[in-house]
Parts: sequence; C-alpha cells; structure tokens
Amino acid sequence: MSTQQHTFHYQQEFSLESGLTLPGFQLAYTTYGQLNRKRDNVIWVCHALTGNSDFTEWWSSLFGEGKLYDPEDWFIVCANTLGGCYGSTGPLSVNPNTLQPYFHSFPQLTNRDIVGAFDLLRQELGLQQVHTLIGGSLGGQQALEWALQKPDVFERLVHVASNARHSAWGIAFNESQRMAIRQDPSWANDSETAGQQGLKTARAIAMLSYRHYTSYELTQQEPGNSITDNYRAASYQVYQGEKLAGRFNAYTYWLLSKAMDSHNIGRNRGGVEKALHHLKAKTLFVGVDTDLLFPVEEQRFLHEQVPGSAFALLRSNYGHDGFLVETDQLTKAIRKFYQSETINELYYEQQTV
Ligand SMILES: CC(=O)SCCNC(=O)CCNC(=O)[C@H](O)C(C)(C)COP(=O)(O)OP(=O)(O)OC[C@H]1O[C@@H](n2cnc3c(N)ncnc32)[C@H](O)[C@@H]1OP(=O)(O)O
Ligand SMILES: N[C@@H](CCO)C(=O)O
Repeated sequence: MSTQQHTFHYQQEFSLESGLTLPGFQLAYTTYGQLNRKRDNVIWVCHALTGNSDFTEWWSSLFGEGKLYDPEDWFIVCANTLGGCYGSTGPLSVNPNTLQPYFHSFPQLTNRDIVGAFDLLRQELGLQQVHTLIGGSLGGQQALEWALQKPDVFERLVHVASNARHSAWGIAFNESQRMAIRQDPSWANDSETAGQQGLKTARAIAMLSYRHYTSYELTQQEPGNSITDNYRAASYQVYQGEKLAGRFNAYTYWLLSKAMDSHNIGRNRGGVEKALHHLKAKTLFVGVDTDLLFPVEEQRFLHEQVPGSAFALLRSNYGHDGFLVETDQLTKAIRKFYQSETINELYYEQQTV
C-alpha cells in the first residue's frame, strides 16, 4: 500500500488570531491506509518546522507494513502546515486579491490558526474521532493546542519533544536565526529567493539547538591534528545550511518560527495550568534526555500537570533531533502507552495512563 497525496481547498475567508484574514487557503495532505467501518482507526500526525505532509519521509520507522502504524490497520493523515512550502498556502502562494505572490505580506500565523485550518480539513474528511494525535517539536505544540481546542475529538495525544508555551531560550534561538535572515540584503526584496543566504546561516544556528555536543563529537570530530581552513564540523554547518536552502524558503521559515514563538496554550485561557485542565485526551508526553531546545523539564512539567498522563524519556546522543532518530524507543513507549502498562525500563520511564 502506498501513501496518497491530496489537496484540500477552503474557499471562504479564514479569520486569524491577529484579526487579519486569509481569503481562503489550501492544505496539501497525505493519507496512508483506509478508514475502517467503525471510523475508529485514525492517526493524525503534525510535522515539525521544516517537515512536509509525507510522514513516511521523516518518520519512516513508525509508519509502514509491520511497523507501529501499519496502513493495513490504520488510516493515517498529515497536512502540511498552513504557511508551509510543501503544497499548502504560504508566502510564495498567489494572493487571489492581488494576483501576486504574498511574499512579505503573508499574515503572521499562530499555532491556533494553523490547527484551525487542520480542523476544517478534519471536518471535510468526516473524521469525528481521532484515535491518536501525534506530533513532535512544532508539531507537538500544534497537537497539544488542537487537543485543547477540540477535546471531544482526540482520544489520545502523543506529544513528543515539545512544550506548553515556547520558552525564552527557544524564542532567543529563533530570533538569532531571523537576525541572520534580516542581515541578508536580498530579504528586502519581494522575490522567491529573498533571504536565502540568511536562511543558510539560520539553519546552521538551528542545528546547534537541534543536536548536541555529543553528536558533533561523534560525527564531526576532526580526524587528524592539522590546521585547516575547513574543519569537518565547519563544512558540516555550511552543508546543512545549503541543504535546507535547497528545499525551503526564508519566508516560511520566518513565519513558522514566529508561530512557534507565540505558542502558549494558556493565552486567554487563564494560564497554562488552567488550560491543561481541559485536556481530555489520554496523553503520553515524550522527552529526549539531551534535548537542549525543548528540555525534558518542559515535558515533565506537562506530565505533572496532567493527572493520569504517561511520560517517556528517550535516551539519545542526537539532542532535540532524537525525536526523529530514536524511533525504536518511541515505538516501544507508544506500544506500552496503548497497553496502559506501568513500565520502568532503562530507556524510558512511563506511568500507567
Ligand atoms: C521534508 C523533510 O525533509 S522533513 C523535515 C526535516 N527533516 C528532517 O528533520 C530529517 C530527519 N533527519 C535528520 O534530522 C537527520 O538526517 C538524522 C538526525 C536522522 C541523521 O543525522 P546525521 O546522520 O547527522 O545526518 P544529517 O542529515 O544531519 O547529515 C548528513 C548529511 O550531511 C553530510 N555531511 C556529514 N558530515 C559532513 C561534513 N563534515 N561536511 C559536509 N557534509 C557533511 C552527509 O554527506 C549527509 O549529506 P546528505 O544529507 O546529502 O546525504
Ligand atoms: N529537524 C527538525 C527540527 C525541528 O524540530 C526540522 O527540521 O523540522
């Protein structure tokens, strides 16, 4: 069975948290497997900052024949985020009011806006219940926000390497990356490639928050003792910047990093703790022990605030990106979560749901 690519068109005005509007939008989305007769086998995935809707590309170990989410058993859905650059309406899309690309005029979005758009797609697909909503990093923020907005829809939430409110540390990292984009003179232009050089530096900065001292030591340590103008770790940084610039644009990067900054489930809900009282989904909070960007204290805090929730800690040398890499541990933790068993093993801790 293969994944299917689709596009959802919403042709009415869409109001944003800022008070601005979008004159409609489209979302690119991927499905895998079939909805069963009881319509109770839906898994909805929310992707991270630079991801796309095809979860089999970046979480391939979780989805597929014989894997945790086998398409023979599950109907799996993931939409590219609103504002994204993998088929959904974003800054490079044409504004139907001006017939020109939005570029810098694309309105700023929050995670509330983004999950509001996802929810319109969910309704269009007629999915009244979702067995599990799963997301990591920015996708975890969106999943938590959505589970709060629609508490009766999501039966389970798997919240991976994410938080309830973006931290001062995280905002500072994001702003440092946006400073790099602003330093690029082309950012002043309205063109598809505006800020692309700055984006490369932004990605290089971001890598330092996605990885860890240990992962650099393990993979990028200089083999010899000679002085060079291009140390292995230096060329790695340059390469990672080039690689992202080849598949992403600075506008979407800017927009989504600001959506991440504004993430705060407590906004207009009396604060984070009060907001969490409204979470109905059985929830597994997952952290990565070396995560510098979304440190494990953030997921432990959530676990403590949500009675009956489960918690799993993944061990990784990869830092935050461990959520994409440590899929064997993640699979085990989710399986245990589904079985509602109390576990206490070397690689993760978890309490009964
Ligand atoms: C649409 C989407 O892509 S989905 C969303 C974003 N995607 C992801 O996050 C993908 C998830 N994958 C990853 O994060 C990583 O690949 C990991 C964590 C799984 C593996 O990490 P690593 O083994 O360090 O691989 P990483 O991708 O960081 O770097 C490897 C690349 O750097 C290159 N590289 C490694 N060392 C160096 C160096 N010293 N100098 C230059 N290039 C280098 C490799 O040749 C390789 O190139 P390639 O990607 O063109 O094959
Ligand atoms: N590797 C991830 C990191 C952010 O979670 C990405 O590029 O989206």
